[in-house]
Amino acid sequence: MAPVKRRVFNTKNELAAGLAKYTADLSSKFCKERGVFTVVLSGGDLISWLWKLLGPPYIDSIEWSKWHIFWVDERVCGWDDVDSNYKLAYDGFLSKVPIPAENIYAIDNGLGAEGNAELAAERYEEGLRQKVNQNIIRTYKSSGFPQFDLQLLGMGPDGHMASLFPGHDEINEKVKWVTYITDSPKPPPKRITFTLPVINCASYNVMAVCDKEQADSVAAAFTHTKDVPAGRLTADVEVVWFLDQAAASKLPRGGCSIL
Ligand SMILES: O=C(O)[C@H](O)[C@@H](O)[C@H](O)[C@H](O)COP(=O)(O)O
Repeated sequence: MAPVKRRVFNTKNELAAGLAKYTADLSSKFCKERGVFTVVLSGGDLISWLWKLLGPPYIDSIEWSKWHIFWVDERVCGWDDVDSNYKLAYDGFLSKVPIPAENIYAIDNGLGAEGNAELAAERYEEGLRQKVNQNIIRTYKSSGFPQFDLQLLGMGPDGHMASLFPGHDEINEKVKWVTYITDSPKPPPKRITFTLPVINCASYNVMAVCDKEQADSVAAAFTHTKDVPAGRLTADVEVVWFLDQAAASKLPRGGCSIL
């Protein structure tokens, strides 16, 4: 079982600095070892915490051309919709770094705009399989599941991660790589999402959470005291929770490494 670590920061700026260094170090490791770096983004506040990567020293030192970008979950809508996680990431991050457009794997725009969640999930999974066949994405040991290098995740106040919500059955999916939901408690209702086995096969999983609204679920995730999907997060190499003081305020002391 991969170690689950937590890092607690005094401010969001310090958290953003920690996140940038962690990401840049892994970028350098994977670009050197594999010649590519597969990065999975989520929606929510995460994108706003990536801003330190957009300035020195990272903007000029990261090998952006080797990055390949995927989404752990996406709202079923067109790319220009205000709800789109692709649009959020494009406006706040991807449009400001030189990642080749062909290395960015968004939901199918037409199926998204049509609201076809089932087919959009199938199409996204097909796309992942193509990238496995092209050796862009590795597979995890003998399981055949895709193994991403780094996933950058967020958690909602109810403890959901990706679009795996407490009390919803999608979290029990064991075969598909990508599934869908049409009654998400967090709007909008239609989403596609990586399944738990795919999320947990990643080499490195980062869970970035700020603010006191999330504090109860952060504590529950670490103590497994209630149905919190994020409490089931693991990884191949390590999971690191990046927390601000407010989000960490209800954590029991000890039991986990604090870096
Ligand atoms: O599409 C989404 O809604 C996100 O991918 C979602 O899973 C998000 O990561 C969490 O809800 C945390 O969101 P916040 O950071 O905004 O709390």
